[in-house]
Amino acid sequence: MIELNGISKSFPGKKAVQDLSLNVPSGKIFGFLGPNGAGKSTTIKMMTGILPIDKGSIIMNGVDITKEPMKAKHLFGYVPDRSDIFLRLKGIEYLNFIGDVFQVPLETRKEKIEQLTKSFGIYDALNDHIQTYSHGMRQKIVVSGVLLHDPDVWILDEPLSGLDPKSSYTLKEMMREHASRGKTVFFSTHVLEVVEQLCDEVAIINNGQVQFQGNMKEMKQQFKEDDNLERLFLELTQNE
Ligand SMILES: Nc1ncnc2c1ncn2[C@@H]1O[C@H](COP(=O)(O)OP(=O)(O)OP(=O)(O)O)[C@@H](O)[C@H]1O
Repeated sequence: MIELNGISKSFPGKKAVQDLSLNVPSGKIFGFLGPNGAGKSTTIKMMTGILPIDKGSIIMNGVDITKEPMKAKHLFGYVPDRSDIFLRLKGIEYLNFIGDVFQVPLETRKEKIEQLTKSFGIYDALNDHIQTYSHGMRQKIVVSGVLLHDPDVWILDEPLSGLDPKSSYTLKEMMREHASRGKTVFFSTHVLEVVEQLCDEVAIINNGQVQFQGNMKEMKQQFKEDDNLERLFLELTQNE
């Protein structure tokens, strides 16, 4: 479970996130929906400790991420929107590095790496450098790294963009499975259709502020009743 309590972040000349509060329950897939530039990545970067929070607090499974950053970092796994990391490592070296950092026992590690990378179709590329991987393959190796250490909380920034349909299906199934075990799955997207397919709960963000939080049925009802949300709905569906 994640609580965002009135968080704000400004860049010179730009208020990217303004007094944003959210309650992300465990056991559900939570979609964070908003058009380009709405403030999704900035919020996620604050949740993961990449950007300091200007104001407010974030509590993850009871841990304040600013006060106890190391403890919080053991709780979550993060898939960034651009998976251009550790390009000089081979896929297998990256996964072993993650396994070492999060102390995944050697006996289970080998088996898990094989199972995960086979399900994403990148097993045969594990001995190649990440530099030679396509965007989708880079995304898959980062997702495999997150799943390898099996954190309680998953935070994924636009996780499905760049994935082929089969891998996209596999990842969605994994997200469902994780939530059904009572864990937390939080992901961002600017595609309304993805939210409709996948989410139990959704928050809509625009101009750095939450416009709506509720379940899918409530969201559809609100779109009909609220002119501002209806305009946003049109903007979001144009992205599909
Ligand atoms: N480092 C930065 N310096 C200045 N402005 C920034 C910085 N990062 C983000 N912004 C601005 O803050 C606003 C929110 O950006 P953010 O990347 O959080 O949006 P987003 O919802 O993730 O968009 P997208 O779907 O395009 O990734 C945008 O106006 C963006 O230009």
